[in-house]
Amino acid sequence: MINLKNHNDQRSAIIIDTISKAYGTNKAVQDVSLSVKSGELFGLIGPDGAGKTTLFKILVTLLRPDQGQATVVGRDVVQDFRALRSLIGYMPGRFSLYPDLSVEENLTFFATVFGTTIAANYDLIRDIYVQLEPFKDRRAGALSGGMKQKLALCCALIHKPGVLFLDEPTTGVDAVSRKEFWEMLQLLKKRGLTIMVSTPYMDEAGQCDRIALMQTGKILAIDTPSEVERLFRKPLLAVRADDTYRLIQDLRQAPFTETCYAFGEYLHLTTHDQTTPEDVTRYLNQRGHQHVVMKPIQASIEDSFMELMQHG
Ligand SMILES: Nc1ncnc2c1ncn2[C@@H]1O[C@H](COP(=O)(O)OP(=O)(O)OP(=O)(O)O)[C@@H](O)[C@H]1O
Repeated sequence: MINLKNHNDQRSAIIIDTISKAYGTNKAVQDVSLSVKSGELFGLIGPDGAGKTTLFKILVTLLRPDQGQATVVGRDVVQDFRALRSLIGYMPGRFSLYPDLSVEENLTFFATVFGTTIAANYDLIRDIYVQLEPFKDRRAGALSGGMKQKLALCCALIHKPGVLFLDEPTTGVDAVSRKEFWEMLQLLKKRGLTIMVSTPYMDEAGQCDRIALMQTGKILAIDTPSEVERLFRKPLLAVRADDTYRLIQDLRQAPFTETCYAFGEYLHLTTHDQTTPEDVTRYLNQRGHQHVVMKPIQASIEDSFMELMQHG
């Protein structure tokens, strides 16, 4: 548990201490504690309904926690909510722009709300805004998904916040725009911003300095992406054959199988200690599987996540 009084670390931009929030009987966030260092790119990784949005709303002062405390840049999210709002940037998961206003009008609007101008803070958004400038007169509602996301990021940055909260910024965005978005985040990190970003995509977790894996309101692990991968300690096999459906059924019924999950075109398999790859091959040959490919692999963050979800 993080005790705020003993955790007065200047280098922590975000400190969350045993925060809980329920909607009726639904415990959306349960006893979450973590801290994010100044200048860190921190990822909150978890499936739909894990509680990511609820935690973000608490941190950006839109929702009061039932229990616990949290500070962002040293300000309490409940007591100091007014002061805090101008120190942070927030890009909500759902569309946060005014669809009938143009690109430029949206940006001007957000700048005005914070008592500033586009010109005053242009240097921070320049790299992103140059890509939008050719469309500055277009209605925001008529932009592509990737462009909307860039505009929303500019709007969240226009008042030069020290900490940026991005709730699932890449959900529903094409692969190229997702890649470009993460490049933009790396640039912003280089400029010293602290960034907390949530995503359901495990492949994006590797871009973060540290990640927290979250499920049903609880944090399962907090560490660097490579340390989270190392939490998975068992040998792992990737297996493929012509008939994937029958392969998964047969492997899940096999006496040697511990876990078997589909990961793209391969199944990821862990077995009981005494089992060799030859035992698996023999078993699959006996069941008539064709073109079996099997190879030992390194566990990914997703493998660790599945393992933690099962065994805690
Ligand atoms: N306003 C609300 N009223 C009731 N239940 C809610 C409300 N908002 C969220 N929940 C529930 O709280 C849990 C956590 O939801 P939350 O939106 O925080 O998760 P999430 O990880 O952001 O997932 P998603 O990507 O689906 O938003 C879910 O079970 C959700 O159904």
